[in-house]
Amino acid sequence: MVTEYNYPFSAIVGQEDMKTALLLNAINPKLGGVLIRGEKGTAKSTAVRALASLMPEMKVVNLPVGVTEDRVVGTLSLESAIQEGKRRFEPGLLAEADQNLLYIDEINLLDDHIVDLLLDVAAMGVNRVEREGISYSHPSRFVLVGTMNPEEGQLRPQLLDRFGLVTDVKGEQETADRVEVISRRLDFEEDPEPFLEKYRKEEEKLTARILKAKKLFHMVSYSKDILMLAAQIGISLHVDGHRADICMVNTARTLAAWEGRTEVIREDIRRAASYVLPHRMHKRPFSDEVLDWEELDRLCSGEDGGRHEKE
Ligand SMILES: Nc1ncnc2c1ncn2[C@@H]1O[C@H](COP(=O)(O)OP(=O)(O)OP(=O)(O)O)[C@@H](O)[C@H]1O
Repeated sequence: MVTEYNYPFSAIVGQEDMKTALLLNAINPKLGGVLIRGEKGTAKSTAVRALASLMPEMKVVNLPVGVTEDRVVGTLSLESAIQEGKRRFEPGLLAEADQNLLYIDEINLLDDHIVDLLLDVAAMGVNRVEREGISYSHPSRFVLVGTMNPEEGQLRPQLLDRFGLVTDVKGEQETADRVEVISRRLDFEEDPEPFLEKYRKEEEKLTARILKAKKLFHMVSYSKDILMLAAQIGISLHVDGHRADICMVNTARTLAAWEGRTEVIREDIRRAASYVLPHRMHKRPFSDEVLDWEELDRLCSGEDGGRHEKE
């Protein structure tokens, strides 16, 4: 049997935003997944596989483009319901994905209807299959990771809004960093075992930190001031609806747990906003969604002086 080795998470050079977005979802799968947008060959799938290796008993379930709805949700057999008075359920990928990582490469090429369905299940944590008056449901709690190259087509805004976090990746532009990417990868391919051994301690530390943050998350509190900050950001940056505000606070709580704190601070909200807002900005005609970073920084630094509260 050929052993398959996974490149270690801690050996990925740079790409800190992508790594953090993935870690936050591993700590708190209820954040609603992460959409990684960017060019080819930037360690997206490497990071996804590496994240699963960090988590005890987690595996990557791949959802291929062109998959049918039945294969995703599973099938309910009516014949046995009638003949034997029983329902028979053939599990699909959503059953396999429970407690695992559901990975969809090129999610923008997937049928909209399937994406919609996946985001529903991701938010509910339950897959419910109904057929002619009979139904079956099972838990389906997974970390949803979609990747896409925006040059090959966009996701509909309605679907984008339901993705918890977004992160944009680009290839490294410093020579030294690119050299590091090449040399680490070649070392890994040449002889994986010593390479994995070199990173073993760092990987163990990461796993322990994720597990600790998972427990700590439930103890993280937030003040009224933090809720007001999230609301002010939503108003000032013209964010559609309230989903982003809620996700911003939840992401900030997860960040606080990741940093080992039990209270959300304004900086957590600023960092959370950088993942939660870019894909939810109100789109103006003929322009791409843009996040007003200056305004975000100003609000988070408190320079606003509570202007919105007084208005
Ligand atoms: N920052 C990085 N650190 C370490 N290795 C990297 C980095 N960026 C790219 N690589 C290496 O480049 C190769 C391509 O990475 P990977 O297959 O993860 O890309 P991808 O972003 O999933 O691309 P695609 O969109 O084409 O599937 C791998 O061998 C990976 O190890």
